[in-house]
Parts: sequence; structure tokens; C-alpha cells
Amino acid sequence: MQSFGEMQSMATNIFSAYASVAASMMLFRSMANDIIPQPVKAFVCSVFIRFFRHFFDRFFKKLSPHMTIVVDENTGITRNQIYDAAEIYLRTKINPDADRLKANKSTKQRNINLSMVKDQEVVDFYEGFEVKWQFMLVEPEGDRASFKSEKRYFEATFEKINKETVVNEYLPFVLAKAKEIKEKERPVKLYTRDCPYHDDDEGGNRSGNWGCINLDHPVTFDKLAMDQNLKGAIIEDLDRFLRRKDYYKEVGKAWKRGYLLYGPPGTGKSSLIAAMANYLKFDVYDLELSSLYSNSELRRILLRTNNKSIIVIEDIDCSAQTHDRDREGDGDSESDYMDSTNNKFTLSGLLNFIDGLWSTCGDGRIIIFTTNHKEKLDPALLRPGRMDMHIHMGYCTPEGFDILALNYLRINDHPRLFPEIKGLIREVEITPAEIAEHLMRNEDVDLALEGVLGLLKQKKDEQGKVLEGSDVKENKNNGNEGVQEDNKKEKEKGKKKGKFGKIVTSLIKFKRQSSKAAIVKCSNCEKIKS
Ligand SMILES: Nc1ncnc2c1ncn2[C@@H]1O[C@H](COP(=O)(O)OP(=O)(O)OP(=O)(O)O)[C@@H](O)[C@H]1O
Repeated sequence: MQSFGEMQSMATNIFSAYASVAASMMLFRSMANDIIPQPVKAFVCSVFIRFFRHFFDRFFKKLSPHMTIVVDENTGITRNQIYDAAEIYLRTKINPDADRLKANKSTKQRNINLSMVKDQEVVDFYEGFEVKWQFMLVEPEGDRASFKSEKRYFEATFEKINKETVVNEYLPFVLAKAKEIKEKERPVKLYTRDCPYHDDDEGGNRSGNWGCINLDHPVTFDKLAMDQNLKGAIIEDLDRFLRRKDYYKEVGKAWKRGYLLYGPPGTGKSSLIAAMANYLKFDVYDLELSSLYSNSELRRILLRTNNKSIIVIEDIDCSAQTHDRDREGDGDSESDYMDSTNNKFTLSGLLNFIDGLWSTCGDGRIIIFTTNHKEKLDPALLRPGRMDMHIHMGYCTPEGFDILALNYLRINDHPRLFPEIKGLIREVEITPAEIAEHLMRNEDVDLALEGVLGLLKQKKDEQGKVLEGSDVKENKNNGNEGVQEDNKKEKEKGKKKGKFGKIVTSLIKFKRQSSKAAIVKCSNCEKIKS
């Protein structure tokens, strides 16, 4: 056992040793402070801190059941498709109660998009597991910060056991969903050969012969004044067409559909095409047959159309090439019009393309012919299987008038004037276009309706005189019979270009006068764009 004196001297030794170590440390520290420059000290410290952080991270992450996938905005110099897709897809998953969001809209976009702000989290569920997305933004630091762009990326965190599902199923699902959303938001385009330029053509048609503008046509099926059953049948047909993409492939048929729209001018054929385009979100190609010189040109032009599009050939009866059959051959059979050299444009060239060549290229095409005179059309065009649906657009009916009154005057009824107007509509032939025009003439409901009434009375007088001594046709909407009065034919003479073409022309004019205010006439409204 140690004596008290020995213990005392040991403590003294320990204290003196501690004092000398402390003194040396202080001396060393003050020397280091004087000798080692500040940046070197900062560097040594940061190395230590990084080393320990890395060590701890690795240790604790080994125990974590989660993993994180980083989705950078760019991969090298190109954009990362997954980043773009995640940005679009996650917009639909943002918590509606979020306190802070970003609002974006480019000149090309129609709507304002809300997106995530820095560090914001969005939780998504896929196949029963959770994927937590976080938007990260790193601002550049240092002297040259203003020359560098910020770094943006997403972090997707989920349980490690779901790694395979996330990579092989979830991320492809996000890509597909984003594509779908983009398709829906994309404005429908109107392509025409008259248009000299493209409005944001992402479809890759830049090298083709088509120019395009946005089809800002507000018409939808519910705004169309036409037989409700027919309208329902068209929508059903379009839905079936969209649904059966794989079916067409299975039975070895091209995924295409043909419609023939016929009826007097002003009954809504062009409006129906615009409604179909808006419903399907298909672009429209307005093909002017009179501008074509050969079958090969036609083929080249049609091959440069995008998938999922509507090709419109208006007023097919007015096209000299398609009804002047004598020039093409001498008989009735289609083969008579074959032009083996492909040096001129022929009806058979068009029909062959619709039937055959087209099948080998492209997907999701709708071809629409319009005519005011179905009876004038070449029987080859009407052959079963060529045009899948023949749609008659007739004169206005009382039910059609209800839709027009709701569209233009926002009224469902008018006890004083509706019964008289509807009674006259049953008696006279009047187009929805004529009624629409009169409904738009006055903001005052009574005055607008009285205008329509006056027009109907005037029409009744005129038609009464023309039909003097002859029976009034019982069913004016029955097929094309109602179109055949001579006075109407006269009126339609010289009308070579449909309203659809006129809309194209006015839209192009508007684009050219971008600095001035231009008035663009739409289907059912006068829109002032500036
Ligand atoms: N059925 C309808 N429903 C609603 N509006 C219509 C209808 N028919 C015509 N209109 C109105 O009349 C205008 C002209 O109609 P539209 O150009 O669609 O007729 P169309 O049958 O194609 O005529 P055309 O044979 O002269 O090209 C449209 O912009 C629309 O405002």
C-alpha cells in the first residue's frame, strides 16, 4: 500500500505532466496559428469533417431499408427524359394544400402549370408501396456563380426491396403518364400547304411541305346543332376507333377510318371536323387537291403527315381532277383511271393510296371527305369499305335551334318567340350557319330572336314562291334530296373553298400581322386577338 507522501508526489507528477502537455499544445497552437495559413487550416478541417461524415453516413445507411435514386435534369449535354417526365407527372401529385408552389407558362403553352419548389416533397403510391419525391435545387456558389446555372434534380426515395419494380416498372410508368399528359395539353395543330411556317412543330414535320398553326377552334360536340342520335353514333365510332388500335393490328388492317360528310353549305361539316379533332386531340391536315399535280406528289405529301391525324379533303366534288373522269379513262372501272407513270394526279391515285400504300405507313389516320353534293361523287369513292361512315349534315331542326340558342344567347327557352321560331324551322330550309349569324347580330336576346324570326318569315316567302305549285318536301333532312333545288345550286356555284380553308387563311393572316391587332373569325364567335 502506498503512503500518503508517495501518493502526493504522484499527483504532483501527473499535474506537472498535464501542465507541460497543455503548455506545449498552446505553444503548438499559437505557432500553428502564426505559421499555417488560414486556407490550409480550413482545408484540413474540411477533410476531417468530410471523412467523419462519410464514415457515419456509410455506417448508418447500411442499416437503412431505404434507397434514393437521383434524377438529374441533364445527362451530359442532353436533357434527361426521366427528369422532364417526372416534372410533368408530379404536377398531378402535388398536395392541393401545399403552401408554396411555382407557376410556369411559356408562350407555347395554353395553361398555367404549377410545379414543385425547392426541397418540396411529393408522395406517390405505386403497386402498394410509397415513392417519396423531392425536388432539389442547388444554387452555384463562388465568384463565378453568375456564369453557372443552378443544378436541378429530383430524388426518388423508396424501400430497397422495391428497387427492381421502381426501375423496370415505375419509372417507365412515369414516362408513359407524362407523355399522356403532354398529349392532352398539346394544342391541336392545323397543317396546310398554304401556311409558310410552323408554330412549335414538335411532330418533326419541319422538312415536309406542310406549314402549321394552332387550331384555335373552340367547337366541341356539345356545341354542334345536329341530330343527337347521329352525334352519339359519331362519338361512339370515334371511341371505338381509338380503343381498337391493337385489334386493327391483330387482324392485319391499317389503323385508319374514313368519313364522308355531306350536306348543304353552312350545316356544320367543317365545324364537325374541328369538333372531332378537338375530341381526339388529332392534328388536322387540310389537303387542297387542286394544288396537286401528280400521284407521286400526293403520295409524298400524305407520307409526310404525322400519326394520329385527320386528313381533310374538302369539297371533293369541286375538285376537277376527281370528277372529270373522262380525262382519266374511258370506262367505269376504277382501273381505267390508273396512271401507271404517276405523272398526273388521278382519283385512282388517291383511292389506291387510301386502300393500299397507306396501310404500310403510319398509324391512327382519319380521312374525311366533305361535299355539298353527294350525288355528284364518283361511285368509286362511295364503294363500301372506303368511307366507313357517311354522315349527313342537314338543315336546322327545332332541337338544333335549342343548341344554337344556348350557345349564342345562353338561354334555354323564350315563351313568346321560341314556339313561333321552332314552328317556322319545321317548315323552311335554313342552315345552322344562317341562324347562328343572326343570333350573333344582337346582344339583346329579344332583338336577336326577332332577327331570326324575320329571317325565317322571309325564307318562307321566298321558298313558297320557288315551290309554287309543287309539293313541299316532307322530310327535308332525308339524305341529299333537299339539296337539289336549282336556286340553292346557283347559290353554291363558285364556292370552291370550304369554311375550313377560310379559317386557315384568316389564321395565317393573323400570324402575319403579329404586331397589329387582328380579328379572327372563329366558328361561333368573333374573337379579338392582340
Ligand atoms: N351544325 C352546326 N352547329 C353549330 N354551329 C354551326 C353548325 N353549322 C354551322 N354552324 C355555324 O356556321 C358556321 C359555318 O359552318 P361550317 O363552316 O361548319 O359549315 P359547312 O357545312 O362546313 O359549310 P361549307 O360547306 O360552306 O364549308 C360555323 O362556324 C358555325 O358557327
